Amino acid sequence: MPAGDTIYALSSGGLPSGVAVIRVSGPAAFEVCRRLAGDVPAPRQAALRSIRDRNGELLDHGLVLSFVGPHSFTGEDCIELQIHGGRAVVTALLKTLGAFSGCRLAEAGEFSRRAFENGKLDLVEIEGLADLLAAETEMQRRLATEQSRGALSALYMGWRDRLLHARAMIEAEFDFSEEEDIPDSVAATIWTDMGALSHEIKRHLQGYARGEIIRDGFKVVITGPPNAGKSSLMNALAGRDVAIVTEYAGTTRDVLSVDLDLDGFLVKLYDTAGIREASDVVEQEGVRRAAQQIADADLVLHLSAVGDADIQLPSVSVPVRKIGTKADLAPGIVKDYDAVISTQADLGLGDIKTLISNEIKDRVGDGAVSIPSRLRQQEHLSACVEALDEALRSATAPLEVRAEALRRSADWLGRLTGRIDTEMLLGAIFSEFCVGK
Ligand SMILES: Nc1nc2c(c(=O)[nH]1)N(C=O)[C@@H](CNc1ccc(C(=O)N[C@@H](CCC(=O)O)C(=O)O)cc1)CN2
Ligand SMILES: Nc1nc2c(ncn2[C@@H]2O[C@H](COP(=O)(O)OP(=O)(O)OP(=O)(O)O)[C@@H](O)[C@H]2O)c(=O)[nH]1
Ligand SMILES: [Mg+2]
Repeated sequence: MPAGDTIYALSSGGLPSGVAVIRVSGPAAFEVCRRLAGDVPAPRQAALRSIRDRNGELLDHGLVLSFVGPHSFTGEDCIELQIHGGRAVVTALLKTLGAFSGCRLAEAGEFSRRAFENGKLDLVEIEGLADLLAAETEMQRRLATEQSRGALSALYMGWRDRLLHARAMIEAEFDFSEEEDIPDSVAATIWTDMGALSHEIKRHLQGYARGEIIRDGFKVVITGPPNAGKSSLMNALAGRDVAIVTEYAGTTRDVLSVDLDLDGFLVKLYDTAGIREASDVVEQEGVRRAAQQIADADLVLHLSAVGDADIQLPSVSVPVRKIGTKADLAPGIVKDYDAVISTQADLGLGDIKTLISNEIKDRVGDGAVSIPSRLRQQEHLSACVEALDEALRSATAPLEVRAEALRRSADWLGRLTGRIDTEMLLGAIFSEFCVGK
């Protein structure tokens, strides 16, 4: 699709709505505005206009905004038409826009892509923006806001500057080495700083585990013998009937999942088949799937009815909490449970939420969100630090070799923010967006 096109889209989402925002970006945006609204209102000031189709027929009354490139979201001339959000109103306007030559509907993510191509946003900011649009919990919102506002980008560009500066100094050293006028102490200072940088990046990388939990959710798997009340707990926490509950042991066979918002954190809760030696092939498969879920859980809640004899905890490397269920049937029984509940009598559900929430906070902390949250970011940062450590380790190698490793290290940060050779990444990143963003 030619970049010279003027693109337009409904940017405000589902219809009908009170107001619909249609964005137009590109070289023809102002001409289109003049034809539709009679003039181009003063930049960045909302003006009420009659919006007419190409035959002068009134389409709607709406607010019109203009942004003069490069001072716009995309960096191009932009127009916003804020009209009534009825389906027919929007359809009529989109149809009118499509009839202008050089004007076409935007592809998914194309406004953001243009913002990137015009240097308004870098790739980490754009990933943050995609996450911001997808954010459903408060912590996801905070993480994404930080990224989309350039906090991480500034950090990465600062690191890149330090690497490039160090490399320049090293290269100066080998250029002048015959004259021996670069004192050893300068080189020593540089390698000390590079050592500190390596530590800084590694510490930052440790944040990825937290970023991943915030962005992708904290995975809690409910396990326990058949009939322990697993599905009942799942339903109680979800606040609706997600799973079938019966008095028959072996009711749940497939893994079921719901998303919860606990104190602003996304929790992915999984209900599984009760683990036992089953003869039924369907149940056997359910048990196998349960084991699979447990293997990549962040936390396991192991349920058994209070008063039940031995509790066989799954032997796994993830933390397991023992939950006694059906407390209404055997009041007063205390084993070393981490929590005791009754879904029937509405007991202890708050304790379960607190237990999960505390576990998350232990791992994530409450505050700092200047952390990487995507695998792409983690991988680029790892590659960056790997090259840096190579430069640090090879103390006896020729300086050219060490300078080259610093350059490679800096390049990984450049790729991370998209300042260099990124073409192949673009499709993957922008395809996540919806049309109109
Ligand atoms: N109506 C409306 N609301 C919106 C947006 C929009 O496009 N339209 N946004 C779309 O995502 C977000 C706001 N993001 C924006 C980012 C940059 C610019 C902009 O005009 N930037 C210029 C001028 C900056 C300035 O004056 O401070 C620039 O960067 O040069 C506008 C909106 C959320 N709200
Ligand atoms: N008295 C009492 N009964 C409960 C409680 N929670 C669940 N039950 C009952 O226990 C039975 C089994 O509940 P489920 O939630 O289906 O148990 P499950 O662990 O999912 O069972 P499977 O899917 O078969 O492994 C049902 O008859 C529930 O009504 C409780 O707190 N008190
Ligand atoms: Mg069940």
